[in-house]
Amino acid sequence: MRIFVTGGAGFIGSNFVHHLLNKHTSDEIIVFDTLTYAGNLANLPSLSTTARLSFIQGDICDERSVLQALAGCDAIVHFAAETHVDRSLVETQNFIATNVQGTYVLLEAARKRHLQRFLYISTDEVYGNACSPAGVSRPSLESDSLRPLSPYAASKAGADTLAFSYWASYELPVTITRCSNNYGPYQYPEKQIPLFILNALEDRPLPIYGDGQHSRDWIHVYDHCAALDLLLHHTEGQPIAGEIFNIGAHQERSTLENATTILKVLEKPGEQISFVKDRLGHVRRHAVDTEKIYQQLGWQTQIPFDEGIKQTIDWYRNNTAWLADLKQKNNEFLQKALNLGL
Ligand SMILES: Cc1cn([C@H]2C[C@H](O)[C@@H](COP(=O)(O)OP(=O)(O)O[C@H]3O[C@H](CO)[C@@H](O)[C@H](O)[C@H]3O)O2)c(=O)[nH]c1=O
Repeated sequence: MRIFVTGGAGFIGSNFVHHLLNKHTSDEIIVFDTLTYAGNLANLPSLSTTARLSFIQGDICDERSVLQALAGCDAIVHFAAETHVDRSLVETQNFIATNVQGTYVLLEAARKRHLQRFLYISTDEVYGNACSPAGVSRPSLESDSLRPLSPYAASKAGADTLAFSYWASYELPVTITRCSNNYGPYQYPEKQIPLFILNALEDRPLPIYGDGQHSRDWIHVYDHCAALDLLLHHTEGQPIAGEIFNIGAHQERSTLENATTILKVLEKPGEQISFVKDRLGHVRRHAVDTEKIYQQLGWQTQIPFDEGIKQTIDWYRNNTAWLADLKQKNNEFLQKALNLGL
């Protein structure tokens, strides 16, 4: 297969590219990425050594370059997005442009190029607080209504439903995934886990929004990639076009629990925890029901959180060159993220 990966220089995208290169020796991969602050070629060390992997710097909102780059491709895996909830509260326009308009451009181009598969990477944020229609707290089901609570989540929900409409209207073989919170190597340190690890390592405070009891379901990015791979290469059994799949790990942890764990593993004092002003529209609980992907594809996670978090801490501790490169490229931006205040 010739696979077009948007946002392949970002966190989940680059991990997915590594996964494909290791697992599928005949797949050819084209990474299409505009290289915003979060996209980084240092996330793709195999670019210089692997002929099956190529890179195009481009914007998914640019119709002409997308259509041109898609020539001869069989499938799209669409990761490219503005992804940070806090940032969506201050620069909403970028989120609408990239996440909604960019997805529209890709859908149209995929339709014109008759692609065989379009994997749209959505998010569990589209559900809002995890609860039943009656308001009882429980993991979200694919059939639940969408109640996004941040501009980021709303932009993803817009693109998610737009993608579905291309299946319903044109039979473009779209499959939508809604995954929970990822952690692992190459994550930009504006997100909770890498931010807490780096702040802990560099003796800065770990900022906890509100009371720190907001909980998320934490999945290792390698487990997420394995699920996406199954969907991308799915050929037998129940068709997956026009289907939505939740992906999650059933490993719910509050912010305070994660901060405490990270400080403990790094043998840093609990005093580094610092309670700060809450996030606007802060979702109390995200969690997804993953029975559908388990029943249909037999997928389940392999990496327990306690193990994954230790490996991740080690990764950030050992990959100082990656961090130095990031700091050098967007020093001011990164310093702001690490000190909170974007
Ligand atoms: C960065 C940061 C976060 N938090 C809290 C806010 C949330 O309750 C939790 C996780 O925050 P974040 O790491 O920003 O991730 P969250 O808002 O859950 O969204 C993530 O997970 C989503 C999937 O659920 C993805 O779609 C998003 O792209 C991704 O950013 O930690 C803090 O208390 N302090 C912080 O400094």
